[in-house]
Amino acid sequence: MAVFTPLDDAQVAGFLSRFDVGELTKLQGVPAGTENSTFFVTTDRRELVLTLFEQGEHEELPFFVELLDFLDEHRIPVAGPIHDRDGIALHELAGRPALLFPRLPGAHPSAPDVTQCRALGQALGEMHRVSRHFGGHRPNPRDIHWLSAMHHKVLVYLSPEDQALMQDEVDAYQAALESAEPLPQGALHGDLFRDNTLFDGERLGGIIDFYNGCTGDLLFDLAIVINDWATDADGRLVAERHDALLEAYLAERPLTATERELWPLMLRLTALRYWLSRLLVVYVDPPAHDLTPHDPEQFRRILLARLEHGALPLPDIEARP
Ligand SMILES: Nc1ncnc2c1ncn2[C@@H]1O[C@H](COP(=O)(O)OP(=O)(O)OP(=O)(O)O)[C@@H](O)[C@H]1O
Ligand SMILES: N[C@@H](CCO)C(=O)O
Repeated sequence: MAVFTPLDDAQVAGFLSRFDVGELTKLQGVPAGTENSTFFVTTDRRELVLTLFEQGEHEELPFFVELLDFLDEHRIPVAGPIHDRDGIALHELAGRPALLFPRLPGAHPSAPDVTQCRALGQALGEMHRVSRHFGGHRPNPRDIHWLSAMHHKVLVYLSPEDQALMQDEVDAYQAALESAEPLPQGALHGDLFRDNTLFDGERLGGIIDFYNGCTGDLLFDLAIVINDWATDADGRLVAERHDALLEAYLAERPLTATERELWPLMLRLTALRYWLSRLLVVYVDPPAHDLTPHDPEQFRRILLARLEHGALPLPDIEARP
């Protein structure tokens, strides 16, 4: 379930009256999602989504609004927050911070085809191209510093082989990143899994759930995407999806020589990032609500597959003029 704070029609109708969006005709709680309360809201004019923020650092919400406004203004396919008649997007409802969004069309692609991968690659490439000029600042909370600080907390729950694997990997990332040229920076989605996109057939309806959004290495975001969108059940890369996504991405934003060099390492680092975050949820910091945690093993398998088989060759693509 993902309605942790129930709302009635009168509360929502009152909330909507500040916005120029029409009158409430239907309110429906959304069962998906794990972190926030989400509602589909229908008015006599349009379809909307209302999100109540249940957890996380609420002081970071203005950053997410600023980032989404910036991406929306640059025509990146995201659900940009709706501002009220006074220009304010972030409000409070039922004692929780609240944002209103347009409802995007489509469904999450569980098995994306190459056309969908191409569409996502192009959107992410465009997003990274423009997001290099985003003025906001929120250091990536899941970068190598977080890995180094947090991996100790789960070692006790792992086999001796897995302890060595995790420790050796963190050491390898640290050594490689310390000696490398700085990587291109910009705003990242930070968690761009398939279930954070909506596809209307082959058309990308949009990207949602920017609450891991931050600023940092663009390559980190791209590696998260490839590990989720182009990996089979054994953790191995699927060449067709990998190539389609990367060809479209690289046409928008070519990688630097340092990014190309660090690409295999970044695929491993982001696999370990999810292995660790999922282990932390299972063993160290279980969610307040009764939810089934994501399986850490899936990302251990991806990490092992990247170590065994390396990365696939990056497509040799010229950027768009
Ligand atoms: N703008 C939108 N348009 C259409 N559907 C949306 C929109 N925003 C959210 N949803 C739907 O609501 C669900 C929950 O939203 P969201 O992913 O933001 O929740 P969450 O609690 O942060 O979950 P999680 O972090 O587990 O993905 C999504 O899976 C999607 O189905
Ligand atoms: N995408 C995350 C969960 C939401 O942060 C995971 O698969 O572990």
